[in-house]
Order: sequence, then C-alpha cells, then structure tokens
Amino acid sequence: MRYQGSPKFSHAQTDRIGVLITNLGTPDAAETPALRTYLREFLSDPRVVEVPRLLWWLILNGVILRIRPRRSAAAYKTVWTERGSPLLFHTKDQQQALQAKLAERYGDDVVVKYAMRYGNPSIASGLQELFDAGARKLVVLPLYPQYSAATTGSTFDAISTDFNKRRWLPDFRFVSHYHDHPAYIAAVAQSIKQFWETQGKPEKLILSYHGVPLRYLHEGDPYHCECHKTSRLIAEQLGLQKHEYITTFQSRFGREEWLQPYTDATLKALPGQGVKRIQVVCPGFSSDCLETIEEIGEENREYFMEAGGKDYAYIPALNAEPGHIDVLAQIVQEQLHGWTLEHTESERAERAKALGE
Ligand SMILES: C=CC1=C(C)c2cc3[nH]c(cc4nc(cc5[nH]c(cc1n2)c(C)c5CCC(=O)O)C(CCC(=O)O)=C4C)c(C)c3C=C
Ligand SMILES: [Fe+2]
Ligand SMILES: [Fe+2]
Repeated sequence: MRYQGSPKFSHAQTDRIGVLITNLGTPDAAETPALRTYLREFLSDPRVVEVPRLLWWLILNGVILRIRPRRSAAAYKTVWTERGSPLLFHTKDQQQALQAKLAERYGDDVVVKYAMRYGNPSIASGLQELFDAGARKLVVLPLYPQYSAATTGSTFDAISTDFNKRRWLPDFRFVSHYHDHPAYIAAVAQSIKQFWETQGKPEKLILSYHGVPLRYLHEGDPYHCECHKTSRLIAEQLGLQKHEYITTFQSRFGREEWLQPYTDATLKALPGQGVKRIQVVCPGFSSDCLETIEEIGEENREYFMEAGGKDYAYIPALNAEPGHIDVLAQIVQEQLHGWTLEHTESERAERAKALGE
C-alpha cells in the first residue's frame, strides 16, 4: 500500500480538532553519541544550512560531527535536569497547560499534542497521535514567534513530508509567526515589568534573538525584520526610549557573517561605553533552553562582567507561565475561526449523561 490510510475509522467516531505545538528539538541525552545523532539530523536539514549538499556533507561528516558533539554535550550537561532537557520539559508543560486551557472552552473537542522538528517526539509521531485521537482538522503552531525559513519553514517541510504519505489529509492551518501579535507583545512586556518590580530597571535592556546567516536576510528571509519589530513593540509597551534598548543576535554557528550586532560582542563593548547595568531578555525563545540558560545566563554574563560590567540579569522566557498559555490559546482560537465544532454545549451535556458522567 503506497498511502497510509485510517483503517480504524468509524462513521460513528467523534471528529476532533487537533493542535500540534512544535519546537526545535533537543538531544535525547547530554552525551556525545546522542549529540551526534541530534546534530546530524538538525544540521543535515537544507533549510538550516543552505550550502551545496556535497560540499556540506563533507564538512559535516569530516569536521563538525567529529568535534562538536563532545563540546555540545558538555554544554548540555550544565543545563540538564532530572526532567531532562529544559526545552523538552517546558514544551511538555506548555502542551499540558494549553490542553487544559482549551478544554475550559471546547471540552474534549480539541486535543493538543507536542512534537519536535529534530529528535523526539517527532512531528510524524505527534501527527499520528492526533489522527489516532480522531483529529480531522489540524492547527500547527510552531513556537517560533518570528518566521525564519530555517525554523518555521523547516517545520512546514516536516508536516508536508508526513502528509505526502497519507491518504487522508485534514483541514489544515499553520501559524507561520506571531512576532507582532498584541497578546504576545503584552505578555513579554508584562514579564519584563514584573522583573523590574523586584530587580529595578537596567541602564539598557538587551533583546537578544538567535541569529541566522546574514545571507538569509539578503535572500529575503523576514526573520531580521520580524525580530526588530518585536523589539520595537515591546519597547513601546514599556515606554523605553531608543537609547534604552538594543536588539542583538546570539548563537552564531560557522564562519560566515551572521546577523549583527552580535550579542557577545555587544556585551563585551558596553561597559567601555559606560553601560554597567543591563538585563537581557530573549523574545525569540518561547522556552528556556541551552541557548538562553547557558549562553545568555552564563557565558555572556561572564563576557559582560569581565569587561567591567556591574549588574547583569537574564529575564527568563515565558515557558509555561499562565500568561504565555493564554497567548497560545488565543492564537489557536483565532485559527479555529469558522471551523464548526463537533458538539454544541447541549450535545456535550447529553453525551455526558449517556456516559453516566
Ligand atoms: C529561535 C529560533 C532559532 C533560529 C532562527 C535558529 C537558527 C539556527 N540554529 C543553528 C544551529 C544550532 N542551534 C542550536 C540550538 C538551538 N537553536 C534554537 C533556536 C533557533 N535556531 C534553539 C531553541 C536551540 C536550543 C536547543 C536545545 O536543545 O536547548 C544548536 C545546538 C546546540 C549547539 O550545538 O550549539 C545548533 C548547532 C543554525 C545553523 C541556525 C540557522 C541557520
Ligand atoms: Fe539554533
Ligand atoms: Fe549556543
């Protein structure tokens, strides 16, 4: 059989709406072999590294996968927890909280699962779980506020690769970004304000985003513009003047030029310019992960302090905070517009009665 069908389908079954939240993915363990598997999958994606395939295969297998897995495993060890990788457990918590939030309004008509673009649980397994639960309509929400071909675009590829194998395709909606969604901006601004209540305002707020190669901007990727727009809207909500905040780009990979200004170079330079008290927030990361906890929380703190900085604080990602879950629920609700739900309130009550609930 060439296409995968749904042999267990019954006309009596309840059709549901499936919501898949996704994030980048993370290794299964903070060990070199797990890192090699993860990095091989991640860095083989042509959306991530846009270099001619044969040349890249040689570099990846000949150099990068020989060196980086061990180095990255050591970094992951510093953030690993009893619950595993922070990115994974925050995403799990987001899924559970979002399921509960949507159930308040839609009962069990809406089912939420989570998946990772690379590693586990895979996008294919997340979709299968949703279809097995009776989802015939689907919303995919990649947890990347700003669109980039390397992240959001690649997530779409993974969904479409899965769809290519299926006989039945659902009604389908895909959230390609929410970088300027008023609820998202308000939630980030609120978390910064809350931070200020106990820690005070910094001399400068650094809004640090994961970088991408500068070439991608020239090729037409909207990521750079979306990051700047997110920053501007957050700054407006906070009433910050231009000189009170700066947008920077972190997590460079490889030798070519990436989006500038770089976070690390900026933090090394600021004390020399008389800026000694800063706070860093990462509005491109929906969950804390290696890149925020270790790179921003530890590595960049050292750069800043060694350069003569006095006060450095990292403002955590929104993770599974209720305010963040409200934002995600609102984004999903907007996607559901016009989709009729299987049950009305009264039908739901009838069903509960029939089931003796
Ligand atoms: C938030 C958006 C992200 C963009 C855009 C992005 C682009 C991008 N990343 C790499 C290479 C690596 N990224 C790594 C980790 C990582 N990246 C993101 C998010 C974005 N990446 C997250 C959330 C994480 C953390 C994952 C975790 O497990 O906590 C890594 C792995 C770590 C390491 O070895 O340093 C690499 C490699 C490229 C090349 C790229 C754009 C082209
Ligand atoms: Fe990355
Ligand atoms: Fe990093």
